[in-house]
Amino acid sequence: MDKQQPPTLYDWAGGTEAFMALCAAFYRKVPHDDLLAPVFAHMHPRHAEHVATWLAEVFGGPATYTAEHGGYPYMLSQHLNKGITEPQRRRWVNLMLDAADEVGLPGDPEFRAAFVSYLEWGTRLARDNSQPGADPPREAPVPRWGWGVAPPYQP
Ligand code: HEM
Repeated sequence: MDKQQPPTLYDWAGGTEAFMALCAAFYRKVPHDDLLAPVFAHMHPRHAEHVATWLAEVFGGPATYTAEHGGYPYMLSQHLNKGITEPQRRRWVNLMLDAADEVGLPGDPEFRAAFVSYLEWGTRLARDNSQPGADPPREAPVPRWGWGVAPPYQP
């Protein structure tokens, strides 16, 4: 491992394939979930793939969501006025973590800390932006998440 440059979270996780597996597992659970099933009842047939593409970009992979799926403005538009509740947000995080375990995303403390911090940040924004009357910025870059304060330890 390059001492100056730890791998991206995307590479550490296993690349696009890993995020596709994660989202496939998550959206397999959704129809059986009392709080989330109604929220996603009319989702786009390729929604899981699109969210995987978003996550791959956030965690340091190719900027494919920006290039091919409308980037931040489209993601934001999909949450506006959805009225996501705190219990729904929390369930979303719980299911994503269950899915991460199920598909074998890395379980080391550093990766999971960074992963969870993005999920907490992103879901709280999604919840807030989804409230009626919310007026978030319509244009912003897709965030690029890193290891934060605890990158992989390199003696
Ligand atoms: C880190 C948190 C989140 C991320 C990264 C995320 C990501 C995305 C993306 C990228 C889209 C657009 C998909 C597309 O291009 O087709 C989307 C749509 C959507 N999201 Fe989220 N989301 C998050 C949190 C949530 C939460 C907490 C909820 C509700 C509990 C939610 C509900 C939805 C719904 C209902 C749609 C529209 C689905 C459709 O009609 O196709 N999201 N999300």
